[in-house]
Amino acid sequence: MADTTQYTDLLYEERDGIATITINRPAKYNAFRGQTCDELIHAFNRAGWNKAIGVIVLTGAGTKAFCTGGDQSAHEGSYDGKGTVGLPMEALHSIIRSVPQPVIAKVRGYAIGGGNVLATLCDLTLAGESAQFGQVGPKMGSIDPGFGTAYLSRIVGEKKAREIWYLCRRYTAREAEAMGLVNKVVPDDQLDAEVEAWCREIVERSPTAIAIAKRSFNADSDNIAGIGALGMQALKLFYDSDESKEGVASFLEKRKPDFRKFYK
Ligand SMILES: CC(C)(COP(=O)(O)OP(=O)(O)OC[C@H]1O[C@@H](n2cnc3c(N)ncnc32)[C@H](O)[C@@H]1OP(=O)(O)O)[C@@H](O)C(=O)NCCC(=O)NCCSC(=O)c1cc(O)c2ccccc2c1O
Repeated sequence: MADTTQYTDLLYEERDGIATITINRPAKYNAFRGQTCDELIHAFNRAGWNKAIGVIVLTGAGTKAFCTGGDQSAHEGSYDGKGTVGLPMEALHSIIRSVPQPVIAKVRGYAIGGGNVLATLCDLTLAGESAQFGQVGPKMGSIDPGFGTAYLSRIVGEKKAREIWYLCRRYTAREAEAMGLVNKVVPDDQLDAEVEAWCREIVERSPTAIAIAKRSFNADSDNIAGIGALGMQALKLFYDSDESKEGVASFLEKRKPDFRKFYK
């Protein structure tokens, strides 16, 4: 029987072998809360195990952002959902990797924090010229202790990954393309057509060959899931600290964080 689930935080569409999952929280720059993650996991399972689907597109509603990571207004020590830190991040990252189809990140505007991690984890990333990529953890009292750090370094190299995390700078779509984080950049008004063209090519290919290729690419980095699970326990302890809470409070109060007081 066809799955007709309706989502609160997502839009979901299946058309001609292409499933499109859109995070639909534009007022929050498509930041995810617990419910968003639960719905994303459901939607990836729905598309991933549908044999009529050959490719999955992940994107964000509106023009401002692909996704800006965890919703800071739903973050008081822990976030508001399931899992060690109140967001089922391990399950979400895992399903993007374990669905047999390629997942394409279609990025306009900000791919920041956990949003950049989602784009990084997707098999392919296509970006409009407005896209901006970056990590914010050390500015916000957070860190991704798994794929967002260790897997990122496999894509952009150790030095660049460390720069991205330690300095929390933002990178243009062209800079991200140059460092291998993005497959192709096009003007924003051509992005939908470009993504459609890549999807059309993929759905002409053998789905079994692609599924085996994807699992083969994944095999080399699957151990990072174990590192992430371990790190999540440390992250929970960090989230309960005044140092982490300073990051969240400073964002919500629209001021610069004062982390110098935590240098001992
Ligand atoms: C994204 C920004 C750089 C944009 O800055 P700009 O100045 O252009 O716009 P505003 O700051 O005014 O934002 C506009 C509007 O959107 C709201 N908003 C944006 N992002 C968020 C967000 N993440 N949560 C909640 N709300 C958001 C903002 O408040 C404004 O609303 P108004 O009503 O005031 O108009 C900048 O917004 C920015 O830096 N945003 C925060 C990014 C962030 O901190 N992300 C979370 C990082 S942590 C994370 O994602 C994460 C957490 C985990 O626990 C993990 C665990 C395990 C693995 C991974 C994890 C993970 O990745």
